[in-house]
Amino acid sequence: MNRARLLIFNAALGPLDYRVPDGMHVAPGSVVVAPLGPRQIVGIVWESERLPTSEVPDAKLRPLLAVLPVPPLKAELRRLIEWTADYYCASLASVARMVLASGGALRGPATITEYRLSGGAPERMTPQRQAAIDALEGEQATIRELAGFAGVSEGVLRGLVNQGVLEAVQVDCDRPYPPARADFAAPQLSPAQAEVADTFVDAVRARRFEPFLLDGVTGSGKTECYLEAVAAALEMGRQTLVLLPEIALTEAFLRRFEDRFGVPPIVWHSSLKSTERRRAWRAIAAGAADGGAQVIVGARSALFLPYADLGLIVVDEAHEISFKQDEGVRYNARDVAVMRARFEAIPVILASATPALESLQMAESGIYRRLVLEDRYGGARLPAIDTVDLTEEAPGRGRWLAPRLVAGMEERLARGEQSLLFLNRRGYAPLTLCRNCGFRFQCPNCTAWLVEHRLSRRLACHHCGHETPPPPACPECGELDCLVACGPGVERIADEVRDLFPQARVAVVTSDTINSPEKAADFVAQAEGGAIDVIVGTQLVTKGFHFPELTLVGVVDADLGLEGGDLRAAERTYQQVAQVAGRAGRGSKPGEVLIQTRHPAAPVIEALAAGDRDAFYAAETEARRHAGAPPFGRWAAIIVSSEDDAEAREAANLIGGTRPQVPDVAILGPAPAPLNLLRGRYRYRLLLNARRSAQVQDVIRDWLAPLRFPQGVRVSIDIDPYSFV
Ligand SMILES: Nc1ncnc2c1ncn2[C@@H]1O[C@H](COP(=O)(O)OP(=O)(O)OP(=O)(O)O)[C@@H](O)[C@H]1O
Ligand SMILES: [Zn+2]
Repeated sequence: MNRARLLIFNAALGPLDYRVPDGMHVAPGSVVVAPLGPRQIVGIVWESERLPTSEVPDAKLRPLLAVLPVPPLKAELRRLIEWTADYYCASLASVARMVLASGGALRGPATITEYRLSGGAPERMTPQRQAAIDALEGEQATIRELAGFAGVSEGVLRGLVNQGVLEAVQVDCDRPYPPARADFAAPQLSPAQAEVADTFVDAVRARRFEPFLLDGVTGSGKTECYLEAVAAALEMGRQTLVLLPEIALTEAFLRRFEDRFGVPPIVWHSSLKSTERRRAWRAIAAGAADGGAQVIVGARSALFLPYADLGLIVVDEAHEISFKQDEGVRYNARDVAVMRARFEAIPVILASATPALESLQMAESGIYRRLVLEDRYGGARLPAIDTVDLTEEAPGRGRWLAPRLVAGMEERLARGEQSLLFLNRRGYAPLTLCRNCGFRFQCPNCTAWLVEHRLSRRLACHHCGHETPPPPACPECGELDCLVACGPGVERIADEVRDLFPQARVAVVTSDTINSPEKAADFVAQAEGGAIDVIVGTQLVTKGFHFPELTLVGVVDADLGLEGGDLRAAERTYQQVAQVAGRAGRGSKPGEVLIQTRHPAAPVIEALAAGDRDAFYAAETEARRHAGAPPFGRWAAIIVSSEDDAEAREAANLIGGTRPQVPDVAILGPAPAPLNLLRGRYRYRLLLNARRSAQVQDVIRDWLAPLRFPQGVRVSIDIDPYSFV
């Protein structure tokens, strides 16, 4: 009899066996529907020898119901799913779920009804109808999307449909994408760029696994180089995946891509509409030919999609920590990208001006091939960097910008150039307290202060989203008008700039203000068009942007990132400041960077000021080696949480009390997490520090497997953690 073993999306059940009815054809990777009790479930056919479970006799097997109309997941992808689940101690089901990321796509070809203006006029015109008609010129979408677009209710549009003003159009959900052309507008590369690009192109053509570290200073034209590799993949009819750390960066990339290849790439991120999602998913599974997906640019979740024929992966700004996912499957997309390239036997390019120490070490040990671009493109020079010692050159009372920085901005304003102030803190002030009784506003769900957002008039928690309007009186002592804002956020810095230079046009750039692709595009257009004099932003503005008139960068508080004692604090500070400094002087005019600090002698600040990257990395490497930290040793965290503090603590103690004695693995904790309360859950942590050779995952699995916890307790495992809160 024909049997099939399924990976199903219920971690509690494990794999299940079914009978394949006569006439049905399944292969490993087929996505199928099967009965489970009275319900129907989706599963993926898997090689049974790779998915052990207790054998069920033939006679007891129920038949599969259907094979879904999508190509079977390829063996390379199945191996990636297994590897990811194994390495990150996650269930196969939770990883496989990231592959089947569009329910609609699994149902096969479909059409939807969209609407557009027919050219007719309504019997009775109302202001709303007129507004809708004006707004919808040239648009075609579903009623709901059109309503959002025109800013009217769906009812208004239904009225227009009944009047024949809007006409229905049946649209193929999987309509083909216009093809990108490898030779649309090829750039003239500098000799150094050409050498790098040729190396990439050879690797793409050779169809072999090869990891590259593209290490080039800011503005060296790394993007131009890897786009040549993309062109090579296009010519071969193979697909490319470009991973970017943030949607905000995607907008600028899309335009550059379109300039180079004639059409935009296909975008994948979590806020796609379900129709866009299913169309992209099916095109990705169909391959690069005939209107399928040629180039996909996306956030980390794009990594697990079922590419039919991947020829190249690029991870841009590869040092960014947002490639690390900290919920669900806690994976690092940078590292999984390298594994995927390995399974697919294709090259992978990690591009960065400030590579992670781990990546540099991989290059050092010969595992990655490092390619270097030492100079900026087109003769632009790297900016001059200087520190401002805040203990000597103090800003005025209640101010945050030192006189030298203010003078620099004044010069730029006079010359019509742009300045950028960087402070990695959203909102107006990180803490609000009562002048009368000392009460501090804290989040009820998290161990965190509420951050004042003056633009949107609210106090907000940046961890759980809790928010409340600022009250007129102190909730503790009842005193009126007694609340004081402590410390600066970007909004407060922007106020200071407006106060100093009332004529300056100031833009605040954070995830609060740039929260959609449209807003990101607007910002880029304004900054490029010279409609902004001063940009005040968080880490969102540190990388990727290219504004030729930007000649001054001020780092408002370089010490901020060094607080908290995170393992990678120094590295992260170095990367952030070097990246934001890299925004200055990218055009023909030289750039200047002023770093405000209270610790100008701290090694990382000195290295930044001296522009001595090698010295910084060398010192940091030694410190890591000494501490047995990555890349020389390994970390893993176990995080225990529950809504009940005592229950969480007991569970953590149970784990702590059964700790194994393993050579080469030190186990620290349990201890209350620095963020002891997060989204209403109490948290405790254990930390493992192991030698590279130790099998930490096996140690953790064997340790936790026999333990049983109450229902409300969650135990998460974080391999190679980036967050220690
Ligand atoms: N060969 C080239 N021909 C024309 N323009 C180029 C070339 N190389 C780079 N440029 C331009 O120089 C600028 C900087 O290049 P790019 O943004 O690729 O640098 P990058 O190394 O990715 O920078 P960063 O790491 O700072 O984001 C861009 O405007 C780019 O279009
Ligand atoms: Zn909160």
